[in-house]
Amino acid sequence: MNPAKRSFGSVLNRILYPEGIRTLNNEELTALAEDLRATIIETVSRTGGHLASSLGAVELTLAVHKVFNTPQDKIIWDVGHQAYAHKLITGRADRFFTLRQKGGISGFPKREESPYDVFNVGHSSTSISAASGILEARDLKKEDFKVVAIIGDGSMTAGLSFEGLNWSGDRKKDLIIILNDNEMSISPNVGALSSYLNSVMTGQTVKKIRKDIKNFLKTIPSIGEQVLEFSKRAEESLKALIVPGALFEDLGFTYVGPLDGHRLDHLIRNLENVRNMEGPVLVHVITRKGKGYEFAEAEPLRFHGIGPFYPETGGAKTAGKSPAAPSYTQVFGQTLVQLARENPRIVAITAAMCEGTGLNAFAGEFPDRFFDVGIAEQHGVTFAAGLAVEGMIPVVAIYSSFLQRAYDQILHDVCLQNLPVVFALDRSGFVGEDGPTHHGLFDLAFLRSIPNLIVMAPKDENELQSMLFSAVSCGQPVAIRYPRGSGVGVPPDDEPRALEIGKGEVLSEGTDIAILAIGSTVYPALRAAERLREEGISAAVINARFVKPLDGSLLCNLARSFKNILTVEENVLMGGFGSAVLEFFEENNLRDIRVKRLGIRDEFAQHATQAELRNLYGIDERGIVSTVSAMMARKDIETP
Ligand SMILES: Cc1ncc(C[n+]2csc(CCOP(=O)(O)OP(=O)(O)O)c2C)c(N)n1
Ligand SMILES: CC(=O)[C@@H](O)[C@H](O)COP(=O)(O)O
Ligand SMILES: [Mg+2]
Repeated sequence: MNPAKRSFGSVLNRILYPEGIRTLNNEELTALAEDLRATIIETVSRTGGHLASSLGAVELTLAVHKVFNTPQDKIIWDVGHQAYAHKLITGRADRFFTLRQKGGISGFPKREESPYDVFNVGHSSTSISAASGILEARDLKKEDFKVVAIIGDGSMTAGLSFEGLNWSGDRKKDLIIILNDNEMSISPNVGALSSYLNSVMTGQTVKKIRKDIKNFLKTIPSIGEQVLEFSKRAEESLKALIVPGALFEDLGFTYVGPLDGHRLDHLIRNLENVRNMEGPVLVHVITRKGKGYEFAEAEPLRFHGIGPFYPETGGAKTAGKSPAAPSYTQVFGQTLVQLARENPRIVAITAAMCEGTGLNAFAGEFPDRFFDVGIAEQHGVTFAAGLAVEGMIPVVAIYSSFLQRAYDQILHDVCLQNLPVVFALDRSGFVGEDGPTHHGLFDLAFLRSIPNLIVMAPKDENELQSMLFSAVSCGQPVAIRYPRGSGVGVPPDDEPRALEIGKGEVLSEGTDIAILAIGSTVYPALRAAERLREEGISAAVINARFVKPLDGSLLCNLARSFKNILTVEENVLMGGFGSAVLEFFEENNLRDIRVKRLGIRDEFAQHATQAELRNLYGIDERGIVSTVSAMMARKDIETP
């Protein structure tokens, strides 16, 4: 990190906290918005991060902090990927250059960081429920402050948001929801709510209702003059009654909008009115994703979450440099297309992460067999169960941490019925800079206890291909977990090869210790074994491949041949792969063995690069070497 003093532009330089904003006039606020955009673009071009959403929310952020008395009034961001301007004006400008880096500030609102961050976020659609709880607590404590939830149109489509609307519309308390509508999720937003919002924005709702009334009147056969006259008048008065946002009005909210989310004066005036309203209010604000940076406006999807780039051109800093190997995501996407060409029963499901999960090629080639359900992981899984009941083979591609949302659906709707649904868990293990909200460190633990479910993790790209091939043909639920980023450089075979379910492989022989690795830890274990050999320690390396079912005969052989066994996984230790091995030994009375487990101890891992985190938790080559060395020296072993 470079701690050099930074200059932010003339207005941002003197505005450290929202109190300062409350003294600014419209012209100064506009200048501040420019300073904020420049700082956000410059910083994210170096650190990477969520650019387009943050640029789109600059004026909204300023307006909210100007009108509401933060931090006494509570602002609750949804997802939090749009909150960079909020961070910059709430005392963190001097640390903003550390965004998403080890020891630096988080990419999402975080209570540990600032009293202005009211609720920790990263996953979508929590804001309305969290705000509702805060409101109830306020009233129980007889305190007096305003509560504002700011949620995007994509996040509004999730079931959790509707649960929050259902609750708060009925409670009739003065919750303010600001719907930041840019017609985009990461990709263009999907679903009926999205169409509805679009029709509100363009005034189509009113036009449609008028057309429906006219069509209805035409269906009445002999309409007398009087009735016609009456109905004309009825239509006029109905027109007056029809407000945009009637859906929200019907749910108990006062609807305000649609407002231009980039006109500061307009936003501020309206929010000042809203501040004094009673009961639940929904303020519909229209913004543009990427606003103010031409490249992000033109390509909001690429600039949603982006790595370092050249600010002058928008080009990625990695452009032209060939990546070490294709990503697991790409291999998954290509393999699925290949398999789907052969098998028309294969269908693919994403929950608003088409590009992120590598399903774009599938969507292009098989549009009828591709389903983007929006940010609706629970619906996506039960929807897959429905498809499977009718003979389809659904492949549900969801990031590991987002699948946590759909636990009951996996268990109750898929596995209890033993349906052949394949879960492709991208971003398992450490994801890096997104941090604790996004690491996929729990899946082995939360999946392995579910009956009927096969759980596997490939050591490389070729094994991912084989696993996917085996999964779509095995006729029962399967979860395959694989990491974010490039593979190790083992290209998939031309023809996929099936794996025997529940069979691991011995990759290198040894006599002193057996290292049992799974998924991303297999190659580090192999490299560690080479280094250990130089130290005179002979370590066997086993690729377990399956966390469930475990390879029982392999484990029995190992227990007979080795006194020392080390398990390594990029997952929490509690209930994970190593736990499964220990349970197996205990159940089979294989007790005369010393087993150590490497993995993530009982804490939330923070944000840093994947390499830094693997090093920190000792699951890389270095950590394995030092743990094995300590075991062989019979020292008390501390995980690095
Ligand atoms: C439960 C969950 N699923 C998926 C995501 C990934 N995700 C992050 S932002 C986003 C799009 C959100 O759209 P919207 O709320 O409209 O915000 P915008 O990006 O348009 O500013 C998605 C799908 C997530 N964070 N949480
Ligand atoms: C905010 C959010 O949840 C997503 O944008 C997420 O950060 C995407 O992660 P990847 O960059 O790994 O696709
Ligand atoms: Mg949006």
